[in-house]
This record gives sequence, C-alpha cells and structure tokens, in this order.
Amino acid sequence: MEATVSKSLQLTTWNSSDYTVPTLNNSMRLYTRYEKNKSKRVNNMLNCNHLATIKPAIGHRTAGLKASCTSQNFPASLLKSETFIAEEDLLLKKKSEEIKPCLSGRCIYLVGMMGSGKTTIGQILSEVLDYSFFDSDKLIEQAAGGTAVADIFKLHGEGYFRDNETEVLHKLSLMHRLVISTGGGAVVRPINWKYMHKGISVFIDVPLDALAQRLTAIGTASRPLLHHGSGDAYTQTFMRLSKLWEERSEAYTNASVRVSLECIADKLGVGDVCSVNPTQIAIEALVKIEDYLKE
Ligand SMILES: Nc1ncnc2c1ncn2[C@@H]1O[C@H](COP(=O)(O)OP(=O)(O)O)[C@@H](O)[C@H]1O
Ligand SMILES: O=C(O)C1=C[C@@H](OP(=O)(O)O)[C@@H](O)[C@H](O)C1
Repeated sequence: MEATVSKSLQLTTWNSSDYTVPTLNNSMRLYTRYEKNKSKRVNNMLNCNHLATIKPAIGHRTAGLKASCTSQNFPASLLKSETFIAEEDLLLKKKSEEIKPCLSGRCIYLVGMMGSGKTTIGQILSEVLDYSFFDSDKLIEQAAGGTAVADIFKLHGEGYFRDNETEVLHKLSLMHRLVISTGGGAVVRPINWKYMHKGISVFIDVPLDALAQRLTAIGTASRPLLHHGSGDAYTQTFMRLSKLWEERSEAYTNASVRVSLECIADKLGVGDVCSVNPTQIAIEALVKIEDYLKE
C-alpha cells in the first residue's frame, strides 16, 4: 500500500494545500493539508480514521508517506513508506561515509536541553559512523555503583553530580571515535567545554514546548531538575525548562554546530517540529558537521 502511495506522490504537488489520494484500495483516503512555510498542519478527519503526512526527505524532491491507521484493516499504528525510509537511511549512510574520513576519529559531543534527543540521535550517529556510543549520565551512574542520577542528586546534591560529570567528560576527552550524549547541564561549567572542544560539539535545539510535551509524556522521574513547581505536569515541566533555558541558552552557543529542529521542519515543509524524526535530525547533524569541518 505504502509503495503505491509513495509512487503516486511526486513532488510537483507536495506543497499543495489539500491532498486526497483516492487510490488506496478505495478503502482509505489520505487527507493532510499543508500550508507551505506556516507552522500549521491541519489533519482533517474525513470519512475514516486514517491520518497521513506527506513530506519530502531533506535534500530530496520526492515525497514520502507516513500514515497512522487506526482502522482494523491496518495492523500497524504507524506505517511509513518503505521508499521514504530507504531514502532517508541512504542519505544518512551517504553523508556518514562522506564525513567519516574528515573526522579523523574526533569525538562528537551532543549537547542540548533535557529530552532534546541527544541519546536517541547519538545512537544513530554512532552506528553510521562506526563510533562507540556513551551516555555521560550512564557513566556517572556506573561510577556511583549503579545509583540513579535522581538518587545521586537526592543523596549528594547537584554539586557532587556536576563534579562527577566533569570527571567523566575529562576521561572521555582522552578517547577517540566516540559519540557522547551529555547531560543537559554539562554546558554550564566552562571546564567541560575545554574537554568537549577536543571533539566536535553539536547542539540539538528543540523548542521548549516540544520538549515539555515529550518529557511530560515519558515522565520526569529520572530528571530531578524537573521535580519542582506547581500546576499540571506539562506546565510544571515547561516552567522548569524555561528557567533552565534562561540560565543556559548562552552556554549552548559554545557548541561547534547547532542543529535546529525548527530549521529542519522548515526545510521539510512540515511546520511542526514534532514531525521531525531522529533520522532526519541525524542527517542534519552530519550536514552541519561537514560544513563545520570545511570552515
Ligand atoms: N525527534 C524526536 N521526535 C519525537 N520524540 C523524540 C525525538 N527524539 C527523541 N525523542 C523522544 O524523546 C525522549 C527523550 O529523548 P532522549 O534521546 O532520551 O533525550 P536526551 O538524551 O536529550 O535527554 C525519548 O522518549 C525519545 O524517544
Ligand atoms: O539538564 C540537566 O541539568 C540534567 C540533565 C539530565 O540529562 P539529560 O539531558 O540526558 O536528560 C541529567 O544529566 C541530570 O538530570 C541533569
């Protein structure tokens, strides 16, 4: 089914504001309205429960399809065009092959606010670059005999956690061929930058409301700095993130490159940062790293 749809969506039309693809076995209609360059996507429910999103791959002019089907006829809750996945994966692979030799084994440090996707994207990057992946929080937990970050904060305080974070980053900075997901607050201590500047640092910039949505959905138990405040879970998380952002936004500008989800969404023409998937972010990170290496 997906192949049929992908094929039928050549990009001469992907920016048109209303799409109906009536050829899906006559059992499904595709109905996504795009307003180019507007952060507004309206999914109109017509006469069935299917919802589809059409989007171009970064740097490609071929439309892909991502469909979420709630009908009994479609077992998967999220279907994605095989063509589209293959194109994204190919692009990711191609970009990684291009920049591998230029990296000369330099480590990649991912920085960004809590929940920005450092771990998710870091794992993808490490795989395609044939690098090892480390999450600095996990290393701190290991060094503390398996004590969880939230408990380290509770038992010893944030200062102790930060000292351990610095120690971990120091050790990692002596190594090569690593992708490292750092904790959201690692950017605050200048000494950490001394270590991270041994490699290439990538700031994953995600709007706070999208972060608050993600973190509210997965819960904040493992992220102690989000535990204060009043109001509903989303508001509490959003307020805490806003406060931290005020304190840290400048520190993130120390990163070698910035990967903005808003910019990616713009390039894709989707408007909504929640539609940008980790592979697309990883591709953009590689593009930005490539540009940085050329400077
Ligand atoms: N591009 C994305 N779109 C939607 N959810 C994402 C995306 N990237 C990561 N996530 C989800 O957000 C949550 C936090 O991601 P994670 O990689 O752990 O962030 P971090 O390491 O920066 O704290 C996870 O549940 C993850 O699945
Ligand atoms: O922003 C922060 O100060 C923190 C972020 C967390 O990591 P993630 O960014 O991986 O959630 C973790 O290091 C700790 O809870 C403190």
